Amino acid sequence: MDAPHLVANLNDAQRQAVTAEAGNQLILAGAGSGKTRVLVHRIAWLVQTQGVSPYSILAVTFTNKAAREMRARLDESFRDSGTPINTRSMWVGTFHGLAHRLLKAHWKDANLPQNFQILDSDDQLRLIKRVYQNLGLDAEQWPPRQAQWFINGQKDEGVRAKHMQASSDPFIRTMAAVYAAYEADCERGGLVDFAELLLRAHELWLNKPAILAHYQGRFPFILVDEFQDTNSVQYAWLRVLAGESCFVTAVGDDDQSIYGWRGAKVENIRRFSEDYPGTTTVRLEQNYRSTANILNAANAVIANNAGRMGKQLWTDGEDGEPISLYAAFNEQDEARFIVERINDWALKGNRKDSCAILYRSNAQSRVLEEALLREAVPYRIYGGQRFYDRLEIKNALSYMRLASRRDDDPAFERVINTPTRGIGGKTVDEIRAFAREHGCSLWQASEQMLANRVLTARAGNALASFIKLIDTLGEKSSELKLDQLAESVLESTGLLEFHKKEKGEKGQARAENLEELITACRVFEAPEDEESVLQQFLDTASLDAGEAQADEFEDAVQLMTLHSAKGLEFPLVFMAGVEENLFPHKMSVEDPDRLEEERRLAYVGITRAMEKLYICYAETRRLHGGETFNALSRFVKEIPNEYLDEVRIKSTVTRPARLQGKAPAKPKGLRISDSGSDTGFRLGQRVAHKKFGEGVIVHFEGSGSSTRVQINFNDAGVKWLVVQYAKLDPI
Ligand SMILES: Nc1ncnc2c1ncn2[C@@H]1O[C@H](COP(=O)(O)OP(=O)(O)OP(=O)(O)O)[C@@H](O)[C@H]1O
Ligand SMILES: [Mg+2]
Repeated sequence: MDAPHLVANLNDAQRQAVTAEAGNQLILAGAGSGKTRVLVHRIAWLVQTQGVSPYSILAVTFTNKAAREMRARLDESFRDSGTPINTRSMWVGTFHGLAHRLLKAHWKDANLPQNFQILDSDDQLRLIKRVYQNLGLDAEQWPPRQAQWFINGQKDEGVRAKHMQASSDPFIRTMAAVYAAYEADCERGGLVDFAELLLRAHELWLNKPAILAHYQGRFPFILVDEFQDTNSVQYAWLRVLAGESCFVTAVGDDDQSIYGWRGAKVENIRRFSEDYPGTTTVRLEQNYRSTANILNAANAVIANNAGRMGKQLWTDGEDGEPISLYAAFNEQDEARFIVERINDWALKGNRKDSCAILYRSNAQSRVLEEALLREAVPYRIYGGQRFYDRLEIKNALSYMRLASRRDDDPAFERVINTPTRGIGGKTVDEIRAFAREHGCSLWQASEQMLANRVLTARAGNALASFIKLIDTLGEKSSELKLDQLAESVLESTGLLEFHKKEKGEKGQARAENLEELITACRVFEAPEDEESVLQQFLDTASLDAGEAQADEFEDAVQLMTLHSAKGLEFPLVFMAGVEENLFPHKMSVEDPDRLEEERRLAYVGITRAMEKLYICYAETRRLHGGETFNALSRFVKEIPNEYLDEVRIKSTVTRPARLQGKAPAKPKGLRISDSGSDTGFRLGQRVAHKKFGEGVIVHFEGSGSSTRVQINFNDAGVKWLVVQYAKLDPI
C-alpha cells in the first residue's frame, strides 16, 4: 500500500492531506503553499494505493488549462507507477466543462435538443439586443449589458424568470421581462449560455433522481480546486451530487477570492464544514513558490484587509532580489521597459515562457502587444482577446455553426450579410419579425418567406443564394474533413477575401487568423467517437475560448489579466499599470468591499512571481481614448520600502519622489537608452509632425546630430525619425 514516490516531496501537513482516510476535507491555505499539488497527489494516491478507479473521481479545476495540466501531471504519475491510464476519459474539468459533458450525455432529460449550441458572452448580448427590439425597449434607458449581467446573476443564484417575484421597481420589472423573453428564445433555438450550463446541470440532479443516484454511485470522490471562487449554483450542484455518501476535498484560499463581482461566494468556504459533517480542516503554511521578499510584500498588502480567515505563510527560501518599481513616463515607455527587461532575461539564457505580464484590464494588452511585436518577441495571451473571440474567427465559426445547425439564430445574424451580399437591415428586420410572429428560427423564417415570395426580387435573390450557400456547406460538412470544411467556408463565403481587403495590418492579421483556423481544425482531436467532429470542434471552441492562442510549442511571453493568472506561477512577473483608478479599478475605489477584492487581486498578482517581480506604473496614460494622470496605486504603498527598489533611469525630467522615505537608488545595471537630452526633447513628450500629425516620443537612439527618435503617432503608428530633419514641434 505504500507509494513513497507520491509522498516523498511533501511536507508533513501536505502528506497528511494526501494520505488521509476517506472523509470530507477542507484545505485552507495561502498562495503557493502546494494546494494544487496536494490535490493532484491525492488523486494519484487514491488510484495507486487505495484501488480507487480513476473513473470514479471527479475533479473540478478553475480553467481548462488547469484541467489539462492536472491530467498531464496524473499521466506522468500513472506512467511512473507502471499503470498507464487514459486520463482523457477522467472527469477532470471546469464546472462549465463538466456540466456540458453531463448535458451532452443527458440532453433529453435536460430538455435540450441533442445538438444544443453554447452561447458565448458576445452571442448572448446579441440575442439580448434582439429581445430588446422585440419588446420595443429603449437600449439607452436600460443598457443591454445590464440585462446580460442581470440574467447571468439570476442564473448564478439558481433563479429562473418564472421564479421572479412581481416587483414595483421598474428596473426589476423590465429586466424580468427581458429575462423571460430571452429564456424563451434560447429554449426555441436550443441555445445554452454559460450560466445556463450550470443551472441546467443542477436542475438535472433535482428533476431526475435516477440520474443523480447513478452519478452519486459513480463518483465517491470529489475534489475541487480554487474553492473560494465557487458561486451559489456551483456550490449547490456539488452539494447535491455529494449527497450523504461522497467524500469531498475542497481546496481554497479566502485571500484569493477575486470573482465576487461574478457571483462567487467566499462564504462557501465557511459553510463547508457545516454542510459536510466530519470535515477535517488542513492548513498549509509553508510557501514553496516565491522568494522571501516577494512573499513578505504580498503578506504586507493583504494584511490591510479586514475579516480574513487568517493564515500564516512563511518560506525558508532565499530573500531574493527586491521588487523593482518602475515609474514610466507613459504607457509606451512602460511597455518598452518591460520588453527590454524580457530581452535581457532571454539573453541570459532564460526561456520567454517563464515571464508573464499581468494587467488589470484587457485593454491594456494592446500597447504591450505592440511593443512586443515591434521587438519581434513572441507572446501568447490567455483570456480576454482570445483567438476564438476575434471577429473574423467568430464569423468563420458562425458559418460552420450554421452548416451544422440551421436554427442557430446568433450565428445566422452574424453572417447573413457578412461579407456584404445585398441583404440589408430592412430585410433582416423583416425576417426577424416573421420569426417572432411564427415562433420559428430565422432560418425557417427565411425559407418560408422565400416560398411565399414576400420579399422584393432583389432581396429574395440575395437571400436565396445565402440559403443555398449554407445548404451546400451543410452537405459538405458530412463529407469533408474538418480542415477542408474550414477552407471551403473561407473560400466559398468570400470571408477570407472580405477580411483581406480591410486596410493595412489589421486585414492581414485577420487573414492570418483565418488561416490559423484551418490549422486549428487540422490538429483538432475529437474527444468522443459518437458525435460529429464539427460539433465537437465548435463546442470546444466555445468552451475553451482558445486559452492557448499562439503555437503551443513556441517559447513565448505570457500576457494575461490578473484574474486569469490565478493558480499559475512564473519565475519573472511584471505587473503593469499599477496605478490608482486602474488598479484598484476606478469602479471599486469608493466601495470598501470591492476595494478589498481588488486588494486580493493584488495579492494574487504578487504571489504569481517566483524569483523576480517588477511593478510598473505610468505617470500619464492614454487608455480608452483619453489621457489620464494617475498616482501610484495604494497597494504599492502598502509594501514596506525594504522590499522595494525604485528603478532610476537617466533622464532630464525631474521625477516626483513617489515613495515615502528614501528609496534606495540602485540602478542594478539597467541600461535604458539615451535620454535625448541634447535634442531639446524628452521621453514622453507630445510633439507634432507635419506629415504624421501628433504623437508621443517613446525612444531615443544615438547622440548629437544623428540622434534618432521613435514616435508613436496617433494615426500614423510608430516611426523612427532623425531629430535634425524631422522638424518636430513640441505641443
Ligand atoms: N513540499 C513541496 N516541496 C517542494 N515544492 C513544493 C512543495 N509543495 C509545493 N511545491 C511547489 O510550490 C509551488 C506552488 O504549489 P501549488 O501551485 O500547488 O500551490 P497553490 O497553493 O495551489 O498555489 P495557488 O494558491 O497560487 O493556487 C509549485 O511549484 C509546487 O510544485
Ligand atoms: Mg493552486
